[in-house]
Amino acid sequence: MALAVNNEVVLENIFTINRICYNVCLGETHLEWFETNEGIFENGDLHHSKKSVPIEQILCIREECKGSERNCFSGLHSRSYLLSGYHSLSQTVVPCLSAEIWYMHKKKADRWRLKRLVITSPHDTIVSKWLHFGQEILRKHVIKRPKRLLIFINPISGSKSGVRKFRKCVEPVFRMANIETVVVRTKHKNHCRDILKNQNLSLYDGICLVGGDGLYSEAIHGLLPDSSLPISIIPCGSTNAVACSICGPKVDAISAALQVVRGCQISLDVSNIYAEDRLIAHHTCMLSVGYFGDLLARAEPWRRILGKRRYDAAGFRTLLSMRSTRVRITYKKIPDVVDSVCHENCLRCSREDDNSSLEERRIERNVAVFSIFTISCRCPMSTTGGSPYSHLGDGCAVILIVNECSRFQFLRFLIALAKDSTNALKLPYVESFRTTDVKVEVLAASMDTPNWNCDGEVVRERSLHVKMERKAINVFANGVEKVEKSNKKCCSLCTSRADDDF
Ligand SMILES: Nc1ncnc2c1ncn2[C@@H]1O[C@H](COP(=O)(O)OP(=O)(O)OP(=O)(O)O)[C@@H](O)[C@H]1O
Repeated sequence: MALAVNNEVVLENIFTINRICYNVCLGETHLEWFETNEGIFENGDLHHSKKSVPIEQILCIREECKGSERNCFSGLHSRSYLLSGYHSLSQTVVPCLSAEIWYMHKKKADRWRLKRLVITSPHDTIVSKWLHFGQEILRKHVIKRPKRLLIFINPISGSKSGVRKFRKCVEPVFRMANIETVVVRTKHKNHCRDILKNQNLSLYDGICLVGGDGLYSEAIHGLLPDSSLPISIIPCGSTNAVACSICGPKVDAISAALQVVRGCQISLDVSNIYAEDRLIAHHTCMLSVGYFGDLLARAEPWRRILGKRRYDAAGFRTLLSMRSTRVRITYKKIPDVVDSVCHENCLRCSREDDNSSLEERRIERNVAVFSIFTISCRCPMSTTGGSPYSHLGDGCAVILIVNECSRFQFLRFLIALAKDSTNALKLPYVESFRTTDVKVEVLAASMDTPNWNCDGEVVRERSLHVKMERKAINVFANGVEKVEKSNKKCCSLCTSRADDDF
């Protein structure tokens, strides 16, 4: 049997799966199985079409939960006998044992699901051997999988479905993968941050957040400046920009939980915000003044009444009363073309660029939006994200400026942003560049102090200094998978392509 490369065989036996006879092989790296009475001869060898699962994608191997008596085939004693074809054998009911193997498989981009493989043998010794050695191999080879997680559930996130989603989709996955959990249901704002600041976290291998971007921001403020504990985000919030930016815009609770089980980690940049040389916050997604700042300030009081819809209502209202903001920006521009997208195994994020001797520049102008993006901020509403060319761990922020424009032009920008933000960046009144360090001073606005949208929290400051901190936080994720674009055209207003994915 030709196995996956380096897949040294540990166990190999004949089992029935759905009443069909299979050769099942557990190796050092993969579990493989193929139908014994199928295969084609090629160059004198018999080749089978095999199914294969990497070991790190197996959650558990355990005794089948149902009763131990089931339909089996009598007389299955030797491998050679089985290979000669079992179809002619009469079926009788004999006591036997089954083991179930739970593994994850990719349904489509960003979406992972659980599958169950039930392997049955009339010999309880074979099944017991598989249960024993299978669990041993999992223990030995799934070293990246966390053993103990501290879980925070925000019961008011998004449509308040955090607790239900956790019980239904996340808890069973962690239980199956033998991950111990300590669950905290947050009782008030900053509850998660305070626990992370004050608890001994050496007992845990990771933090799991069941909520949205606000809960993630709280966790960052609790963990930084010096924690390497990886975070997982189970998307249950209204926007879920962090979860969608690190796992893909279609990620759901079960897929995010399965990413934890896989144990892959990447590092994310965080930017530190200073007001008058005092560190006031870390930001992980978007810091924005102008339209998005005003929108947030208007939406927050409507949270209780409108829930997720508050952003639509506040967005429309803010568009009607739109105003421009005069800003002075001092920044260190990185001399590169802003056109590369961050995907799995990103080269830009693994490169060590020296940005220490960059020339300082200054601009002053009226803007409709001034935003600093640390990550792409993908979400189900904007699958390419507000900043499609932001990288997760390159140490740079992307600045997006929408210069003063008419309401119609701004609406066109918003539509393009939702459909495919790469087209929004091509509009003549939109500018974008990368930086590692930027100072922004709001010179005049109709309100006394401007509203900054800092990861969904309103910050009221006239001038801010933002410095990037490279790869400050580890997360359980693999990066966004690359998906081929379709060629379907959308409407002429947004001049975008009608893709779902980026
Ligand atoms: N028990 C609680 N009661 C009130 N507020 C809470 C509680 N737990 C957390 N919070 C706060 O709720 C805010 C919103 O949480 P979260 O980000 O999880 O949901 P969301 O705003 O619906 O999602 P998103 O940020 O993705 O739009 C956060 O600022 C967090 O600090």
